[in-house]
Amino acid sequence: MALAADDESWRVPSLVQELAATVQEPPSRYLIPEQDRRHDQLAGVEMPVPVPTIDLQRLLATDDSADEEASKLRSALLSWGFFLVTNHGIATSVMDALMAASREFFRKPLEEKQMYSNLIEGKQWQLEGYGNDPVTTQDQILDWCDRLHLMVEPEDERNLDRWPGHPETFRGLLHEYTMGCRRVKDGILRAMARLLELDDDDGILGQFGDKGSTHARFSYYPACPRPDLVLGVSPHNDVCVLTLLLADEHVGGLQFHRDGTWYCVPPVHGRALLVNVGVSLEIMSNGIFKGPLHRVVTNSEKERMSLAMFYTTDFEKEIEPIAQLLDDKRPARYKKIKFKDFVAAHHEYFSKRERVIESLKILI
Ligand SMILES: O=C(O)CCC(=O)C(=O)O
Ligand SMILES: [Fe+2]
Repeated sequence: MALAADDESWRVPSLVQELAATVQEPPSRYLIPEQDRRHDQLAGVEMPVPVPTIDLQRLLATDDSADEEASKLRSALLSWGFFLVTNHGIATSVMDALMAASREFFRKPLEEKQMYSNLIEGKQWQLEGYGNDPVTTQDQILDWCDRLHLMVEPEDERNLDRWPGHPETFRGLLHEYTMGCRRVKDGILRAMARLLELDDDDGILGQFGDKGSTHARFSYYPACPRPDLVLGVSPHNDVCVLTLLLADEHVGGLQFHRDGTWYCVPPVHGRALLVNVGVSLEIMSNGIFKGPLHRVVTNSEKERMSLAMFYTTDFEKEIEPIAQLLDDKRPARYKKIKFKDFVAAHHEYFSKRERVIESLKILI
């Protein structure tokens, strides 16, 4: 049935968790495009090598072990654009408890979760809160996941009214985890600045501007009856500088794209963090580091949870290649763009299954 011209209900799909509990078959809005429905298209293949693993303590050491670890980091960045970080200093007990608390939140009755909704008056989408990703066009293919998105830094700008009050441990745990992740992110970005041979170890951190922010995104993927036709998250690059992902210990699903093939990341054990480059850093590094394309597939039997921490620059800041990396022989390969425009464009392009970074490339 055709929608009346002023009917905007398509912008507010139901929560996937509710849908999963009630339908036998996913509605057509969730099915991948016709041309992608070849047999086993979403299965992905096993990685030919284990995910590169960096020991953060060694990377930040003051002896030779740091050089060895830095060269592993370089090769991980130049090949895959993602890697695991162990020995990161964040207590496993905090990570376990935070994941358990967020699982408990997603299991609460809908009315309770809706108190933290990301819709203003049930209609207008905003970044923070509980709900779905924005739907910008009627024919956008929807993803099989619900989110809880919270800005965790700057600390004095938190919107605590969006932070679940139950379980009661949630807020404290998220705060503690945020502090731990900040140290990990700082360490990694300093090591990356050294790899780029920037004079200053803070050469990347200095790009965040006055008000860089950190966004925590909890994703909940219910079991899906058609993992062959439905994606948990459609292919995308992260728009931020760096992502630290706490992935499900038991259920895989994350895949990265490389040279035309989708590779599966196995479930991550031992609470290692999965780190990937975002496209802001791709631009800053003038394309030396690439923000890898990735997606999440669904599972017919098991639900899955993850927590991504996105490190982004000040929304008013322009993202551009770092001046020190440019000279006559190495001209800028990307146009500059204000970060807030970059984010807006990212959502537009994502809904069309395109990538904004392509539009910023300068053809040399
Ligand atoms: O759930 C995951 O493993 C990854 C989620 C993701 O890529 C994202 O939220 O940007
Ligand atoms: Fe992502």
